[in-house]
Amino acid sequence: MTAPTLVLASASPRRLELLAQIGITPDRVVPADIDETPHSKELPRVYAERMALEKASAVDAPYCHVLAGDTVVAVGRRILPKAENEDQARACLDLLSGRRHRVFSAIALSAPDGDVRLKLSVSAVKFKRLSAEEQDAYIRSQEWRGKAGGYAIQGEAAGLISWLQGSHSGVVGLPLYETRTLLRSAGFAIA
Ligand SMILES: Cc1cn([C@H]2C[C@H](O)[C@@H](COP(=O)(O)OP(=O)(O)OP(=O)(O)O)O2)c(=O)[nH]c1=O
Repeated sequence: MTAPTLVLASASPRRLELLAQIGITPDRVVPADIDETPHSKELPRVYAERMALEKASAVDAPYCHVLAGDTVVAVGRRILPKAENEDQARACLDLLSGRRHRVFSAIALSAPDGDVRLKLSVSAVKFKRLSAEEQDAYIRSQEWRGKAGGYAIQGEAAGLISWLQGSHSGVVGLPLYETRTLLRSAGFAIA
């Protein structure tokens, strides 16, 4: 039997690096081009799962397994944007400062026979109360660009996060425990 072929449906270098961390190199990387606008009143968990499923289905890769992920930062029911400018990043930091929020990381794996499996990792994260100087320094770092909730736990923000419950890799963008389980259940030989 030939080994299954894996396509990573992602433009995120983080997801590729995270897969490499557990010894997996996809055969191909094909970003999924989908509309990522949340539906009105859509719950963060529902949104993360829908996005992962849509990304996995959007890539045209016959005879392949397609893996996709989506990471959503939420304060209560409120979905924070992927920060694209300083105003958005500051607004995110204001919301996150001194309180707990949740990070929903959904992964979807579609099989060549059309079967799609989904897994969700939910983490809780707490930022210290941020001073104006800390906020300014973080904005200067530029690390918030393109990140859900306007921060990256794998960078400088780690020094501002006082507590984490859940999956560090899930917060970064690909929950590795769930990913390994999903790939093994689909027949990938992972030690
Ligand atoms: C909270 C958090 C998010 N992120 C990133 C991971 C994701 O790249 C991004 C969330 O956006 P996503 O829509 O999940 O991913 P993406 O658009 O970057 O890539 P693709 O859809 O092509 O796979 O935020 C971090 O890198 N670190 C963090 O601590």
